[in-house]
Amino acid sequence: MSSPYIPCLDLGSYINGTEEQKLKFSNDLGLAFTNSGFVTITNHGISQDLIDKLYENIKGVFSLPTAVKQHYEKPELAGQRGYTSAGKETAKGAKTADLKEFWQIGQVVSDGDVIKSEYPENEFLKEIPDFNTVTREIYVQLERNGKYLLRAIATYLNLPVDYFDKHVHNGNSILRGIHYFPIENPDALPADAVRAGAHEDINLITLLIGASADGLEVLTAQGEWLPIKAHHSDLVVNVGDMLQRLTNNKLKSTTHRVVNPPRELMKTSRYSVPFFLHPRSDMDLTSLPSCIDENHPKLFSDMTAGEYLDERLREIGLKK
Ligand SMILES: O=C(O)CCC(=O)C(=O)O
Ligand SMILES: [Fe+2]
Repeated sequence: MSSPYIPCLDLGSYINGTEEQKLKFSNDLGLAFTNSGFVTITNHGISQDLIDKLYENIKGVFSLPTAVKQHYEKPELAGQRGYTSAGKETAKGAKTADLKEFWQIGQVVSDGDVIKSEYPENEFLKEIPDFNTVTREIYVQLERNGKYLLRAIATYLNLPVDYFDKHVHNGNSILRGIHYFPIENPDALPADAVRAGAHEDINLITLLIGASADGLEVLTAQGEWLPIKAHHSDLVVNVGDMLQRLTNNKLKSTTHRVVNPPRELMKTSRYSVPFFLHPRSDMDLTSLPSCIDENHPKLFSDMTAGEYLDERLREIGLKK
């Protein structure tokens, strides 16, 4: 579903389009990122078959016995690889942890790049071998889509089209499979317990795949919560704090949340799979000079992506 606030854009018109179509896509994406910070993306080239396999596998992981899942939970990895159980992640500023468990998959470096030593190995889920290959394939395909979107955004920002390429090559991106578990006894929940508390994403951009289930809402500039309705196979893409910082708030990292279902659906699960596109840790997030002027004074201190990520993981309780 397309609205002027959260438009649906055709990525095929950028990847295979004429110069004119590419420019139109860049402009439409830039305007949406300036207004709501959100778009939906169609024609992303990821097959429905692969998306279906992804969800089958994600469901499989979370139905494993608790003891098996906990074997893959490594506190020293701060939730960045493998399993994270319920009660560990709390939205910045919130008191009660989110009602979710998740599994994270990180970058695989295979071209000899020395950055490999910065990244922990992925946890190999031996109970479901397919899970490892399917999520890796999804990781690669979402990363490819993300790179095109950043090229389009570079053009919108009057930067060289390949501005982000070197920063995101072998970047610290994360694929996160989330299970919002059934709420068996809603009356026993703390009043402020939600599936995902209001938050902004940390990274450059987020690509959410198969986000058709209800629950995701975005906070509009007018202070209203707007449900996001994406067509089953479309991606939901939003700006994260790193891109907002780089552009001195020109592109908006908009607050969003996942609400609890209505009472009659409390005992059902919700699954989702966001891909948090991160740059390499040494990317300088100092706001671009072109985004700073008399009417837009510099808002943020200068930091690298690595320093910023570390600060944020502490704020949400994943890093001690
Ligand atoms: O589950 C969703 O639809 C969104 C999840 C989300 O916003 C996040 O994990 O940052
Ligand atoms: Fe988010």
